[in-house]
Amino acid sequence: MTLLTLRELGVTRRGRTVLQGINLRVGTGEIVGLIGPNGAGKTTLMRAALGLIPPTGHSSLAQLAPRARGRAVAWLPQAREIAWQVDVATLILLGRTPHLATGQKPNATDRAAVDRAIARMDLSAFRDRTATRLSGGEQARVLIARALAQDAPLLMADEPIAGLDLAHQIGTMKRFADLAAEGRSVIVSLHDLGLAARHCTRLVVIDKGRMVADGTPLETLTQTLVRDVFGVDALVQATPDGILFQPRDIVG
Ligand SMILES: Nc1ncnc2c1ncn2[C@@H]1O[C@H](COP(=O)(O)OP(=O)(O)OP(=O)(O)O)[C@@H](O)[C@H]1O
Repeated sequence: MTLLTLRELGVTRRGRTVLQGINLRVGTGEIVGLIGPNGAGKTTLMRAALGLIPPTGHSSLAQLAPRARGRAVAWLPQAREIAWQVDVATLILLGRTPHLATGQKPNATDRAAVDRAIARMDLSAFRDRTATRLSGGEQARVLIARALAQDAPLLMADEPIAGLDLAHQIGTMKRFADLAAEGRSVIVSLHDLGLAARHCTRLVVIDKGRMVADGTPLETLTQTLVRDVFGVDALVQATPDGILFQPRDIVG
C-alpha cells in the first residue's frame, strides 16, 4: 500500500526555485529520514507534500480535503508553540479532531488513543499538568504525543527530536519504529545523522532543493556523500550492532 506519492514536486518562493523534481513513494512500515543541510528544502518538501504551500507537480496528500488529510497524515511542524492553557491530556486529545464530526464528543476509542500516546511518550507523570508550564523538551514530547494520538497511517515530523534529551531522542526514534512495525510509516527530518543512520529504514537526502540520494542508510550515507553534501569528513561503519556514524571534521 502506498501512503504518499510525490511526482515532480517543486516549489518556487519569491521567484526562486527552492525545491524541484522530487519523486518519492512511501509505502507501509517505513521510517524515512529526510536529511540535508540547513536551507536544503526539507521543511519545504513536507509542507508542499501536505499542500500547506502550493507546489508544482503532484502530491497524493495535497489533493485531499482537510478532514480526510487529517486521517491520512499527522503533521508535526518544527514550530512548537503551545497556545492553550490546558492540561496535557486535553491537548493530546486535540489530535483526535479529524476523527470527530462537528460537535461529536470523544468516545472510548479516542480516550484509549490518548492513553496510548501518553504512555508511548513517557508522559504519564505530566498528564494533568498545564501544558504551557512544561519545559521545552517536555512540551515537544506532548506535541509528538498529540500527533501519535491522531492514529494516522503516516506521520510527518519536522525535526521532532531537536531539544530532547538523549534518552528521549532515542526513545522517540524507537516509538517511530513501533509505528513502522504496526504497518504505519514516518517521514522525519533530522539533523543527527547518527540517529538517522541507526533508526531510519531509508534516508532521502536533499541538497539545494533536489533529492540527491534515496536508499538504505548504508547505501546513502557514504563518506563521499557526507563530504559533498554536508561538508564534513565522517566515519561511517556497519557494525553487528548497527551503523556507527562519527563526524570528524569540516572539510574544505
Ligand atoms: N517564505 C519563504 N520565502 C522565501 N524563501 C523561503 C521561504 N521559506 C523558505 N524559504 C527558502 O527555501 C529554502 C529551503 O528552506 P527549508 O525551510 O525548506 O529548509 P530546511 O532544509 O528545512 O532547512 P533547516 O534544516 O534549516 O530547517 C531556504 O533557502 C529558505 O530560505
